[in-house]
Amino acid sequence: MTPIPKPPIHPPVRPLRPVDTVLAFGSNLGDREANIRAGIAALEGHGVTVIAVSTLIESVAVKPDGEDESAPRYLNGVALVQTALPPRALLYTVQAVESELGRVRAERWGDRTLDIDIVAYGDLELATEDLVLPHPRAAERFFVLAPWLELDPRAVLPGAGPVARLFEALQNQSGATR
Ligand SMILES: Nc1ncnc2c1ncn2[C@@H]1O[C@H](COP(=O)(O)OP(=O)(O)OP(=O)(O)O)[C@@H](O)[C@H]1O
Ligand SMILES: Nc1nc2c(c(=O)[nH]1)N=C(CO)CN2
Repeated sequence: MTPIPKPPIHPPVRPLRPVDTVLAFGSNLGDREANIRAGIAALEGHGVTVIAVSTLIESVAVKPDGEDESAPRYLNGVALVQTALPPRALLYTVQAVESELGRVRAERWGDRTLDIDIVAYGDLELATEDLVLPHPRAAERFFVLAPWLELDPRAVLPGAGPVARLFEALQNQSGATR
């Protein structure tokens, strides 16, 4: 009697579930709002589903030495998104979109057409050479916390606590916008 062939064994395929992710956008060169909107639209075509986009707010540029009134002012906003891309693939994707939108990397915190930071990726906490999650400076930035709170008043920054509390703490420290 011929043995019945066994079905092939496939390695288990784990469906990648979309992860709730928070992205921060900033622009202080060119048509700032158009740059941010184009960046958000480009991400939609690259494995990112946009759930909500905050109001865009304007602020003075923060440079390594402090606020720089002579630099072009920034527009900043936050988007709540979902993505099944793993964290590093998401980083490459946002960097590709920044380059598409004309971003040139020169000095630290230099003026730019578009900056996209991964503020939080689910509740993942990670520190590698090229990716730190949550973004290490998110808790100190009004221009990240304020638009994030607008979209989600109950938001929590992994490892740091409720965004509302971080925002309040920041308001109690004068001049802290970095
Ligand atoms: N959560 C993160 N989101 C985006 N980039 C990150 C993150 N963690 C680490 N990086 C790294 O930071 C490097 C510098 O990024 P970038 O040039 O956008 O910095 P920046 O926007 O000038 O400063 P900042 O990081 O303070 O916003 C990137 O090449 C990337 O590898
Ligand atoms: N106002 C403002 N200042 C900045 C910003 C930014 O998005 N907004 N981003 C920086 C580096 O990412 C450095 N300084």
